[in-house]
Amino acid sequence: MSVYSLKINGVIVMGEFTQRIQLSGVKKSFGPKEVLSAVDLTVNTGEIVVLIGPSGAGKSTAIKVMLGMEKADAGQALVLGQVMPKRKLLGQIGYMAQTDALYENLTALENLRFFGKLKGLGNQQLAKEIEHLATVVELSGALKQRVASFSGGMKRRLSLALALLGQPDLLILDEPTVGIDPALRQKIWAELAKLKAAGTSILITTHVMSEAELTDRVALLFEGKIIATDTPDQLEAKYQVETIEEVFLKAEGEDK
Ligand SMILES: Nc1ncnc2c1ncn2[C@@H]1O[C@H](COP(=O)(O)OP(=O)(O)OP(=O)(O)O)[C@@H](O)[C@H]1O
Repeated sequence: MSVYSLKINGVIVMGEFTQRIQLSGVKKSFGPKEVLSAVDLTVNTGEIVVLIGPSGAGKSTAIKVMLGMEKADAGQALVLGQVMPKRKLLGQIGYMAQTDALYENLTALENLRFFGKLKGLGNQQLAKEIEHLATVVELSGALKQRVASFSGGMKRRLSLALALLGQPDLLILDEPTVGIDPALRQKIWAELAKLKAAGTSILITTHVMSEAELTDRVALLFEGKIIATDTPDQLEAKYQVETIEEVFLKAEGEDK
């Protein structure tokens, strides 16, 4: 659980974050191209929010801005109540980028141990988590293989296990299920639901629209703006369709 402490008029006030991510009016351009024109987005404690939008809509850019990997031109991006990057918060955040950042010359186990140590896990907890997470992502039999010999899907699975290490308060997952077959995808979603039940907040991007149905809220990002954010059911009702895939297609049609 994340707790904040603020000094107001000399008095220390402590509380619990309800908003683990809070973007307000975030703008970002690359050269003349405005990628994010005014993004407002919140992710609350114990909530799974999916960010969907066409390719190039700015989903990864929004994530990079919140993590402090890109600087916003305007607006505010708070993660766990702070402007990132904040080194001491990194242990509370699990991030899976769209491109795998793995040590190819190390084995999967060595990668897990290395990142686990960076997150400050002790040997015993680390061993326990590695065993559990390797089962979740179905890599138990491949832990001693060098990552260079892994398929693309295996690398994605390892990246996901790395993000889940240390039971973070907040998970930010950029297309975690690309290249992962449907049966394993289901297992991963079951794990995410368990983490959510334990209070983890999850922001996820995906191109698999059926996955969006499994979340608490869907945020639709089109042309650099969140044009709607609601529960899957409410969005389907609003757009008078049966699935999030149809919501997406209708929203895309209206946007053009
Ligand atoms: N560092 C950068 N320099 C210049 N342009 C960039 C940079 N990063 C992203 N862009 C541009 O910003 C736009 C949004 O990219 P972004 O990766 O955020 O989209 P996305 O919604 O995540 O797309 P996808 O679904 O394909 O991953 C694209 O037009 C991309 O080319």
